[in-house]
Amino acid sequence: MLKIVVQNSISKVVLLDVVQNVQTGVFVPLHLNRIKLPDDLIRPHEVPEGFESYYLKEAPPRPPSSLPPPGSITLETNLSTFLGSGRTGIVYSLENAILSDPAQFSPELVFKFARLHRCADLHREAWFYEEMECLQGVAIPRCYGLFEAEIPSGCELLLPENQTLVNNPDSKDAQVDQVVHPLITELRSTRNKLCILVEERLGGRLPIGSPFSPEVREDLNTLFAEIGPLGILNENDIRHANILQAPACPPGLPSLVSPFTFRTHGWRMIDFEMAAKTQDTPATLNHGHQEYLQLTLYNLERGYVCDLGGSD
Ligand SMILES: Nc1ncnc2c1ncn2[C@@H]1O[C@H](COP(=O)(O)OP(=O)(O)OP(=O)(O)O)[C@@H](O)[C@H]1O
Repeated sequence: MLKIVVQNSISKVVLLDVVQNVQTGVFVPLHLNRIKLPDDLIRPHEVPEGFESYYLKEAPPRPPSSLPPPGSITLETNLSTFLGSGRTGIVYSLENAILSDPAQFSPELVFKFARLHRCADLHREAWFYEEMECLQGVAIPRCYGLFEAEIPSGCELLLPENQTLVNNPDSKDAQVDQVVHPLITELRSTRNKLCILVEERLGGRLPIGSPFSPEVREDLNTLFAEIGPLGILNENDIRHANILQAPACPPGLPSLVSPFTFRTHGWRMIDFEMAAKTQDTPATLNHGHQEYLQLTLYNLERGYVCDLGGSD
């Protein structure tokens, strides 16, 4: 029987159809290797002096991983459809994806390519996916890792539907970290690396201009409470583009039960590159997240997309 690939099984991605030799016009397979992120890439925000009693004594520790030792599967694929883009990345579905181990299969996956000046942000986001492993498949998509390669000299990257990774390279970096890890500092000035985050493919966005049923409201209200027990703050990125439907199952994998609320959700949060790890209590975090969520839902019901978060 086929085994479902787990989130740390893929060690290499081979992209067949996006790197072209400029002189010959021949496509060159690009090999991207999985990155092992430093555990301390993100450090918890400091508590303001004199306000200690409002905060937890320390930031909630990362729950132990439930994954087996990392695997060594290669995923070879072409890109398919452009699914969306934002300040940090461009997202594609895959076509003809093949795993090197024929005994395993993956759900439908997407690649989020970091714009060439946004590798640091994609590293931050990947760290949050690892931090929230227990919520993957519950409240956030399953994440299959961060991969990187350098584009070989004499070659250029051709993304489908004329998307480009060079977009406003001088735009301001989000200053989220109080103590910036040296890797983030180095990546902030990097322009020659290709970084991709591999995620489970999710469904569509919330409808615009029609009322939400009490069930959907309840689902979303509790969805945004899931990240509080891990001390994760992400209110700047709560908006229409960052709430997607859970994958339809089948062919997608089933929604898992939350270890915190014991619920399953029909929706998922995405986009964590501007998140922070904090010593805030779950109640404080939930209060802030609810404010952004309720404003988003209020506007959507009235036919408006109110994007408070940052774009270039
Ligand atoms: N796992 C996924 N499955 C399906 N579509 C996705 C997935 N991840 C992202 N998308 C699509 O791509 C769009 C952009 O993704 P994302 O928000 O991660 O990019 P970003 O560059 O971080 O955006 P932002 O400007 O909000 O920071 C999403 O709004 C969504 O439409």
